[in-house]
Amino acid sequence: MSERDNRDSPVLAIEDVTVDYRTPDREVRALDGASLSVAAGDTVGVVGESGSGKSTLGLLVGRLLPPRGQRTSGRVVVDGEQVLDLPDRDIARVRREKLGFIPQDPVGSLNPTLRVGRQLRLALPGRSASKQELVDQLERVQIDDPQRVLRLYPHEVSGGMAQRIAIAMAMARQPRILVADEPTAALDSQVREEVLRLVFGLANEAGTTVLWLSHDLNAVSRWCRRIAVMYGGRVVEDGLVGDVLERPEHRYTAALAASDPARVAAGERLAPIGGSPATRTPASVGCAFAPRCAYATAACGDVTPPTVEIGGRTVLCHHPASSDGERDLVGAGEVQS
Ligand SMILES: Nc1ncnc2c1ncn2[C@@H]1O[C@H](COP(=O)(O)OP(=O)(O)OP(=O)(O)O)[C@@H](O)[C@H]1O
Repeated sequence: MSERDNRDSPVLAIEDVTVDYRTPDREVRALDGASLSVAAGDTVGVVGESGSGKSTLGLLVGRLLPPRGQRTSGRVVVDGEQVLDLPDRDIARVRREKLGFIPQDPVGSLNPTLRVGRQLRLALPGRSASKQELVDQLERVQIDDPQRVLRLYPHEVSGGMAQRIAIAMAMARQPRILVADEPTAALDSQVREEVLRLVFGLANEAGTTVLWLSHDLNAVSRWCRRIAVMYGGRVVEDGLVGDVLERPEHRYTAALAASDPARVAAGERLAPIGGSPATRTPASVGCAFAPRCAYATAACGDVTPPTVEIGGRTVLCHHPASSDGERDLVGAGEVQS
């Protein structure tokens, strides 16, 4: 499927969404005109430093923002339904029938008072699954001795096993879209690899679209077809993972790739990103990365970069890499400088 098709028939469309978190002492603009369009069955890694808005974006897909988080503009369309404007009854149905979530903290996401078998049964359609169906679900996520595990309480299972149970629950109804929020961060490298193989394997079998929110560029480059790089509450670059990481257009993408130990060749110097990640407020203007960007000009601090299309990807930057003569500009739209 071409990138053009992607935008024409998305199963998920996040369109120019703004979300503010209001606390008594401050107001944070967590999403600042974020847009992302994802085709059915695609796998998209959403990356960016802490605070860039990844979790907020993932929560928004299921309209699961905490009470202090308010969307002030934009829309989110899941499989043809505008989730931010649906009545409560319908959003519950969309979550149940179309969405699956794998949380950051699998143990914390399980109900401590219910045995694993009971929780799994509640996650399945009809809620009257047979014991054998429950066993099958645990075998699909490669849990040994599933009969025994069904009788356990969450505090009796390890972190790795809780993660597999959470995956089984999220995939039980073969959702249209799976949102996984950094589900492997707390796992050691071998278990992490097993979990990645499991999630992407199950999603592929079910035709489920994956939104993989992550700090792990290496995992994203191996398991996702596309990458969406977030900074300051916006998707600043979005395209095929190999293209974006090998030939970044946005200066932030380039900095992120150069600061990732797994992507720097042996003997090459790691280049940490100078300065601190941006925290936006409703009063913020211009490009959020400008204060840390070696290429920034006065316009960058004042004017929000327009979305330009460069070689099949979208980029929000006044001075993308291909505009400085390093490479030819392929299919670019208007690039301001
Ligand atoms: N419940 C909340 N209350 C107040 N501010 C919040 C809340 N959740 C997130 N924020 C703020 O919104 C911004 C975006 O946070 P978000 O968690 O979406 O980013 P993230 O990229 O997922 O970060 P991480 O990788 O650390 O999970 C940050 O400035 C964060 O401090």
